[in-house]
Amino acid sequence: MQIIDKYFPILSDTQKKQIDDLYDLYTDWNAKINVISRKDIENLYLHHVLHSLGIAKMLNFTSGSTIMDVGTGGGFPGIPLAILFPECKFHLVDRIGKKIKVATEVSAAIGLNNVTFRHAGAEEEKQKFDFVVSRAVMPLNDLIRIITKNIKTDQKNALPNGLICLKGGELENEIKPVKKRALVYNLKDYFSEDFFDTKKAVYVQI
Ligand SMILES: C[S@@+](CC[C@H](N)C(=O)[O-])C[C@H]1O[C@@H](n2cnc3c(N)ncnc32)[C@H](O)[C@@H]1O
Repeated sequence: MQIIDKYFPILSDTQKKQIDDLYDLYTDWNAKINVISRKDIENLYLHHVLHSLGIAKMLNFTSGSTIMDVGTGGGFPGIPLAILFPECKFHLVDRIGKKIKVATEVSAAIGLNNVTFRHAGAEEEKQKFDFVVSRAVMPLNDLIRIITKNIKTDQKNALPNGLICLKGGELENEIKPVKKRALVYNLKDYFSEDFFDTKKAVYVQI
């Protein structure tokens, strides 16, 4: 939790408690339904919560923004972002029902009221949003193909509506076939821990 405070020092008491509570909730749920590698639960805040919040360092979503998290699994990056942006609405989608169950239960336990859930493939989702976010789900071009239908045309944020993905490692081959405007941000520019050495956030204007 201290690591979150280091980079997001102005959280309310409610937000701090919500983030604090994640550890016990994910430890419990992860023992029943695997949403995070079991060995990695000790690194929940650094590898999962802070990593998810890397998206917020790229774009501070305007109040009232709507955001879909595609392939959210147990709720990453959607749940940390929903805690950070209580004035925005998040829609978390995953095609595996038991993973969406973990995200739903964790969200209810910390009292989030700005999140909805759907057990489905993102291909089936028809609603429109300002942004789509995603971590570790599918190659960039496949994601763009699936979510272009879900992006609203009216704009309210500092970046034009689009997709923001958290990615690791070598990205050149994934970005090359992308025909749209894409920007790559090194999370290391925001977070000094070694874990972020190779971590990137990719924005694609849709
Ligand atoms: C490696 S997990 C990542 C989960 C989460 N984003 C995270 O970073 O912890 C990939 C997830 O994407 C989901 N997924 C893959 N393709 C999908 C699709 N077309 N629609 C919805 N979910 C999908 C899988 O069910 C799985 O839960």
